[in-house]
Amino acid sequence: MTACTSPVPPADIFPTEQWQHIHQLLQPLQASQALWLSGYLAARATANDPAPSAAASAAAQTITIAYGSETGNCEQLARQLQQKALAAGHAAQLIDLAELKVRQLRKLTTLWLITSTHGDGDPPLGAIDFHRDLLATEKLELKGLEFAVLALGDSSYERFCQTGIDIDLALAALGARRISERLDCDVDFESSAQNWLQARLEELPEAGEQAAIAVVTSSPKAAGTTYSKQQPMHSEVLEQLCLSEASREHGNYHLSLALDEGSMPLEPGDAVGVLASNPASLVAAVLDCTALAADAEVQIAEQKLRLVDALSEQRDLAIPGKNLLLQWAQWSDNAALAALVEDNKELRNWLKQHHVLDLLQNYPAQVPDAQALVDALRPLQPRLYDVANYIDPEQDELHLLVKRFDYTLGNQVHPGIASHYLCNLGLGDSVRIYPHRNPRFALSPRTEPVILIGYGTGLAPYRAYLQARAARGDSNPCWLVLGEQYYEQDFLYQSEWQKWLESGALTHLDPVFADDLPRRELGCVFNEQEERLQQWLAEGAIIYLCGDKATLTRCEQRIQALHAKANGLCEASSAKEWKALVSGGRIKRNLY
Ligand SMILES: Cc1cc2nc3c(=O)[nH]c(=O)nc-3n(C[C@H](O)[C@H](O)[C@H](O)COP(=O)(O)O)c2cc1C
Repeated sequence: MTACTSPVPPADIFPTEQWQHIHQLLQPLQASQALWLSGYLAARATANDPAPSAAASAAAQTITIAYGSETGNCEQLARQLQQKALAAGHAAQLIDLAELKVRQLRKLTTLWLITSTHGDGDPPLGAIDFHRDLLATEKLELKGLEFAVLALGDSSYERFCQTGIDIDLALAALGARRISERLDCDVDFESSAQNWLQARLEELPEAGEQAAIAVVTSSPKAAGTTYSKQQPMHSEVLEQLCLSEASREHGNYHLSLALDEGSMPLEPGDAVGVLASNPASLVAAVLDCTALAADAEVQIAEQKLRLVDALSEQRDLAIPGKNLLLQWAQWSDNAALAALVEDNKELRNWLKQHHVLDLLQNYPAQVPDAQALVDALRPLQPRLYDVANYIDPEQDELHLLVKRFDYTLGNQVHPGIASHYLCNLGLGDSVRIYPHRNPRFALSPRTEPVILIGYGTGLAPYRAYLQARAARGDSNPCWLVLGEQYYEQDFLYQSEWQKWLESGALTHLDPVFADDLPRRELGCVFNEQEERLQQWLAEGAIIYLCGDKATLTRCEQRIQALHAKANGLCEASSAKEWKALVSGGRIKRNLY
């Protein structure tokens, strides 16, 4: 992290003696202390300060780089941009949209905002409140704000880059000045996004005497690790266990991966990115259809590699993408394909229902060369998996809970690339991983009761929480409500929960097996045990929800309805109160 470089500030801001005094105090600070202090001072300067002071105006000259990110791409770009701005001598603060309030925009002068879109055209989880509040705001005057938006998305989705579009339009509608047209990037965003970053830096005036201050009001990057998406750790598989009944079609697997002690400083609630490889049979089928040589040399970014390795590790061989379809229409010289790509709606529909092999096998084509194929395919995206164990400094293993996943396109069932890759790994195999911090889902240090609600693989972070609670001797009440399909097949980690019940790390355990008869919804538990729910909520309980989005959202709605009924709240008041609970950190969601 870039620390303060400390030129002497102008005397009208700090008299020499006072500056010497401050300088003396700052000198012995460790990097983490300096970082904390910089965040504290920035927050003070931008807090409700009625008289614009010198400090506030200095803070106002700071460039604010805000990001909304779910799987880390936008966050990574935003961090790079901050580093570049600092290196060029500009004051730049980095902030997660999860931490930015719409009213704070009035205090900013330059905002560079980088956001992705998730769900079905929805904001990334952390940016939901900012996005909603911004779009609902009418009265805020943002005449003093200049902004630029970089939107990341995936053009195979109907609502491509929708969050970036919404935010860009809303900022302009509130009077902010757009310094550059929004850039919408597809999954192969790297080079165009880098150009956008560069353009922002080139627009800035020469950095003056101003100190370069790294202000981070966002989540810290996994400190103490050098591993990243670009430079992943190669971790050895130590154990692979099917936790579900052997007959289960979509079983759940427990994986244990080797770590060097201290190499992945992750907290309970964090995830790892997994760089999966495509199955050899799929790579072989693509090579077969294209009649290209497996060892032809290709280049991806700076890296030169064999076609077979590029197809195996770096290119998405399942989702075709618009680019491939356009190219294939030319290479195949097929009239039906040519007509299809002329109609944007038809093209999008076709992409949603077909696999790469549908295209390659059904429309014979002459691919010009290996590089052209690699350029037309989408990059293979990493997948995030929540860490299922507590990683203390001595821990040399990382655990994952993985459900084997299949999906259907047309009449054909296809294996999920990452989940099948992980479930098929054998002992001693190597897997590429990197840390992904998720402080929004960290186990709160507060002492109020906690209610953990999870479905399927949504249990993974709770296993990490309970290991941490047991190790630390946390004594606040903890209630785990876990859901899966069948009692006989899916009671994941049963003996461990039982052990924590006995030790007191866990106070109550309520398993719900939704597909056993009579069928039960996860939320039924709260109707059946309403007294406890209401009492815990009154005591300030923190609710965690993790796993399948639809299931957990229904469960949350049921709890909200019970809370509203018990407190005599009308719909509007209930919505307001629930929103306050969410922003107060009492409802934490990790949904997918
Ligand atoms: C589950 C899921 C849903 C997505 N939905 C959309 C979408 O509706 N529209 C879109 O343009 N991109 C969508 N994307 C693509 C992401 O915006 C894209 O991968 C982006 O690079 C992610 O950036 P992030 O890692 O900063 O969140 C989706 C991605 C995932 C994994």
